[in-house]
Amino acid sequence: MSAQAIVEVRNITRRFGSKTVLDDISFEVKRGELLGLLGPSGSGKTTLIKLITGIDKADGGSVVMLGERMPKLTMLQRFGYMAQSDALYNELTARENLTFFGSLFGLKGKQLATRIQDAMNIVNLQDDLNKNVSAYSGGMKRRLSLALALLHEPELLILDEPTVGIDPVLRQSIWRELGEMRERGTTIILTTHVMDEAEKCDRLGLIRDGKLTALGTPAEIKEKSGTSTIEEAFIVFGGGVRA
Ligand SMILES: Nc1ncnc2c1ncn2[C@@H]1O[C@H](COP(=O)(O)OP(=O)(O)OP(=O)(O)O)[C@@H](O)[C@H]1O
Repeated sequence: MSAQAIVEVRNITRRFGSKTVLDDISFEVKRGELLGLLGPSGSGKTTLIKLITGIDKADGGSVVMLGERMPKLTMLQRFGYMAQSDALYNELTARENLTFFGSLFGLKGKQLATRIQDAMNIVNLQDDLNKNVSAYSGGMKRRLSLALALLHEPELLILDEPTVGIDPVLRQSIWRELGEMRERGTTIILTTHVMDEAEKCDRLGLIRDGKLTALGTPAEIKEKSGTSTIEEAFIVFGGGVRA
């Protein structure tokens, strides 16, 4: 692994039955980098994210995160993960959810209280801390899930479609915050379907039918495809319309 690599994905293959969902995927993510994974629905992005986090195990190849071969339970404290479906306790308040997950990350007392405030400010839910999650809208639940992923200020953030169902104004402020975290050295891997978000990534990985069809900066990808927008490049590299 090169000195700066935070995540190293090597020849990853994943099959479900006779279907090969990820086919020999390799790439590295460097410290402080924001890597976007882009691909049509069903192309394998979530499967890849799950393999990186160690939630799922590959049939071939390896993932090394922060120098450790995944999956490894103790790594859970080292990264923040926001899944595509929200893993929240609906019958608890947002504060209770944050307190529970915070304690799993080893946060307590004043530090935990400060982190809860900070994370909820970022997602603009500071006035809804004491509401039951069952009373949250879909977008609010996405935002709370993001707050949970940020809570312990991890050095690596892995976000599966973090801005789905979030309105444009808040989406912009979340992206501003992601940018600031990256400036502070946080490494971010995320999936997106939104082209203007793809443009904001340092590098993009384009996935089609389980294969990494292109990897590079947005400018490099546009140049290689001979197009002027990521949307057009996405189609050149075998993108499709979202189902
Ligand atoms: N546990 C599973 N068992 C069987 N097939 C699966 C399983 N998980 C994923 N798949 C299949 O793997 C393929 C890739 O799914 P995945 O969720 O990774 O796609 P995606 O790119 O994240 O899609 P989307 O953008 O719609 O979230 C799909 O064909 C899906 O049906």
